[in-house]
Amino acid sequence: MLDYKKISPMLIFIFGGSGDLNYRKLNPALFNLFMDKAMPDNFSIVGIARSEYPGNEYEKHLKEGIDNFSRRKDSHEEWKNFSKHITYLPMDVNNEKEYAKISKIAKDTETKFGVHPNIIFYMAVAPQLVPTIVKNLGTLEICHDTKCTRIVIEKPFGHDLESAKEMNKMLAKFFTEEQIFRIDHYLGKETVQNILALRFANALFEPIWNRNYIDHVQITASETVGVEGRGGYYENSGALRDMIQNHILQLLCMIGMEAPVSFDANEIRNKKVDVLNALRRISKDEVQNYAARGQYSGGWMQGEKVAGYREEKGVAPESNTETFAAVKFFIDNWRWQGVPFYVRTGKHLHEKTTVLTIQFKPAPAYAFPKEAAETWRPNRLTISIAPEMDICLRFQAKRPGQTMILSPVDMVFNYQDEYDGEEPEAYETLLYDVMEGDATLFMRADQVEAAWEVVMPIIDVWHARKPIDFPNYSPDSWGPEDAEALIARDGHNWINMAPKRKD
Ligand SMILES: NC(=O)C1=CN([C@@H]2O[C@H](COP(=O)(O)OP(=O)(O)OC[C@H]3O[C@@H](n4cnc5c(N)ncnc54)[C@H](OP(=O)(O)O)[C@@H]3O)[C@@H](O)[C@H]2O)C=CC1
Ligand SMILES: O=C1O[C@H](COP(=O)(O)O)[C@@H](O)[C@H](O)[C@H]1O
Repeated sequence: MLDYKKISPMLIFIFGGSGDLNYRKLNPALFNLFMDKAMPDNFSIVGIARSEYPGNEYEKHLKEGIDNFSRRKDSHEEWKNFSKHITYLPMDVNNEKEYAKISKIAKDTETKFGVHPNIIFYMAVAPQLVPTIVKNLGTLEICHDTKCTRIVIEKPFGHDLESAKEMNKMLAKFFTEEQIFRIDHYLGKETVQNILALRFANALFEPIWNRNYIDHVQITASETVGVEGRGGYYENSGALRDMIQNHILQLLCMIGMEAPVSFDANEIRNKKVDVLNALRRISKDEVQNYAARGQYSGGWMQGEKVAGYREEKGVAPESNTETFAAVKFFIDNWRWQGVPFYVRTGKHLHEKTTVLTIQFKPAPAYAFPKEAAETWRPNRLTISIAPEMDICLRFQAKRPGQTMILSPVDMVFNYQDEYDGEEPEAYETLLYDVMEGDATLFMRADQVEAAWEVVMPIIDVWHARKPIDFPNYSPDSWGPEDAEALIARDGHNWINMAPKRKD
């Protein structure tokens, strides 16, 4: 059983209550929190969308999501108890008259609980609907209570720097920054949070965590899936917007940030935004030296035939949207000057993995005979975020025998071996934090804008200069040749194998 503090009574409105995110992630996360006794004694969840669910159809729909996607499915009794807290409000969010129903539900809930609950508005809808909902909620008296009301905004947060700024301005008209929770689900992952523990709870790493000892850093977030029916969304996004602007830059911040003086939400976010502000701005003329893009063709994926991106539903037949992106970043500050951070992400790649690799510089002098060092490799710290959850430190050891032969060996911390394998899912952690009012793992307005600012030149150049070679990588590969060239130019190569299968 995980260790949660008891929290105040809660009323949660989920806009997009009939949608995929609620079905696959939010409702299972709330159910698991309930199983872990992390939900308050008094709570209500109200799904909002236009679809009609007569009788107990809504409950049945959500139960199906639990059966398919929850990490724990085994408790019929618990589900019965949990589902008593769920209701459904059919409503078109474009109809401003309907919002009075939300105030009425809030009043009725207060009467039922005998106390004013904290209220969460979760935006699990397409980003285009968010401004309308926010403006309408902003007129309700319940939203003026800045202590008790919170709003959760899903990604993507804006389409570019300008739209993100507009969205921030619009939110600020109706909510204070403390009420706004911009979600990035990578920050809720246990292994991502553990980067802070690794770096700042151990004195061992800090002295070598800089340009004097680190040669380069790699971040890979590769997926085996394609766009999976999300072509309509993905066409307006692409790999850079979908993964690098948010998730990957957040991972980079965790590796690159200075030590916080406390775990106060703003302190952590200040330290992260410092990294984003120090990231080298790439001029448009230099984009080709810093970034590479790709799009998958049709082909074979682990024995199954898959369509090319351009054949996917909702995708234009001549689409120029990238399904793969790789970028070389530099953090121009004292700690990191000259250390490249290579990041890449893509769909239909060879392996599903999110992994960060810190490659150290070679030992300064090598006294061993040449033959001893034939299998020599530099030290490397590998932080596997998912699906493997481990941290692995590679160092040199002497092979048993009369002669001095060296080879790399691994020192591994593995979550499953160490704990009971019951780690909460990212959305459990994040929803609990919203209920608690802890914004440490959420993005502040300036962070989102700084992250957009960094990627905008690449977006602009890629938009203006159409790729001539798309599709340019096969499914089940590691992406286009341009990505290999990007890193090879610096004398490095992408690290493709999970640490236990040594290269
Ligand atoms: N699905 C996922 O895994 C992830 C999703 N996200 C983000 O979450 C958000 C939602 O995504 P997802 O759930 O996949 O999208 P869906 O298309 O599955 O859901 C959209 C929801 O919006 C509702 N909706 C649409 N129009 C209206 C309207 N006029 N009035 C009331 N409700 C409306 C739909 O219900 P109805 O049609 O019944 O009205 C539906 O419940 C997006 O911003 C997405 O980028 C982020 C990370 C992961
Ligand atoms: O936000 C997103 O993330 C998923 C990948 O998440 P993960 O937790 O499975 O690594 C990605 O598939 C999706 O395109 C993107 O919108």
